Amino acid sequence: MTFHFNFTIEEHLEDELASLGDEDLTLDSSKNSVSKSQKGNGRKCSTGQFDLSQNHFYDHKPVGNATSSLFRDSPLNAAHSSTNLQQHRKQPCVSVAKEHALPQDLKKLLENKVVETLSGLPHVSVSIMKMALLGKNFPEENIVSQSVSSHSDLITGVYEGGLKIWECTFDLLAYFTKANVNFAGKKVLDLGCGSGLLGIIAFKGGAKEVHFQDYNSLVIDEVTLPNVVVNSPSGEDGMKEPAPKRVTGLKLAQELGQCRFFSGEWSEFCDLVLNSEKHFIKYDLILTSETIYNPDYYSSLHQTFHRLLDTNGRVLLASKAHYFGVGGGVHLFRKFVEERNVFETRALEIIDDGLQRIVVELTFKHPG
Ligand SMILES: C[S@@+](CC[C@H](N)C(=O)[O-])C[C@H]1O[C@@H](n2cnc3c(N)ncnc32)[C@H](O)[C@@H]1O
Repeated sequence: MTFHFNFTIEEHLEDELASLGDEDLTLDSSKNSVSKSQKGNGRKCSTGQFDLSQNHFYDHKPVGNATSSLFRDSPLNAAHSSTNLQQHRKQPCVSVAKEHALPQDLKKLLENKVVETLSGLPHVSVSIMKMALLGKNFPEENIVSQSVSSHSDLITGVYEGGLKIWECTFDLLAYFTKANVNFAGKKVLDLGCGSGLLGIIAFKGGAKEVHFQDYNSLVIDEVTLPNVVVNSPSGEDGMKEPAPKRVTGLKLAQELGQCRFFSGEWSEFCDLVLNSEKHFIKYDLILTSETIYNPDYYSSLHQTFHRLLDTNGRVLLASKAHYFGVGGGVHLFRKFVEERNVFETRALEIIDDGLQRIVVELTFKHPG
């Protein structure tokens, strides 16, 4: 099922999108402009100015020559494709963390968006969204044009892949169903959320609170937030109603009161959430898919789990066994974790079609 929200597209952008090779599009090429401008994003990135030696984010030596990587762009629903990596040198930078509020005008959130359904979950079409944003000027964060022009799904330290749904997301979703994972009353973090489908399922499953985090501010604003809205009880249907009946920001904000949205690098994100409340309650569940591709980030990721997970909580992580070209993968990450001696790791599910994928659980070795 596909819904369109007031959407027109410049022809040359259609050509650019065609080069992305994304999923089938239903475009009206007779129209010739993007109807309304989208707001810019507050991503701050200190390329070249950040003192890498002072940040544990970079204290792990890259494996081989994988100083950074580039994932070839592939169809969204290409989440189902295998990983294809190339080497790509780039100066790393750090995305400063910030919290994103639900905008007052929720109609704007779905402007220029097309909603599709995958695994029973409505979500915005990323390829359409990319196309709508291609013509826009973002002084700070132009990850769409960078990702399109470099034909990559990942530019280390700049864009970390949240603009597409990666296949291990579906492995975790399947695991939730198979293992009947109970979200009711839990405080959940969707770490490296991209589309946010994991957190959305937790939200639908009665989680007490769900936090979404992505490296890129634009991903939160243009993908995660709209997806959460269309999956909320009165989200998409409410938006289709004529103005007087349309769901107001207030009503939706109430419905989504237990959701919070953050962008930024993991260490920065930890500092932000831990300082955001006087008595921060840690997460019962941290859900994370395809976030261990880069060994440079292991230290920061491990610390995030350590700092934010409740002592009786668990991390459910889904990953490919190995990320060619970047060097990360399940074996290396588990070795890293075991050396730190804080968490127990356990393989819950091994998916063996083509490149092996694994669902792993992390729990504290010494729970509270
Ligand atoms: C390959 S994408 C996976 C997105 C999504 N979980 C999925 O499976 O579709 C990796 C995600 O991890 C996050 N990420 C990776 N490295 C990060 C870092 N160092 N700090 C913060 N977020 C990071 C990015 O935001 C990105 O969305």
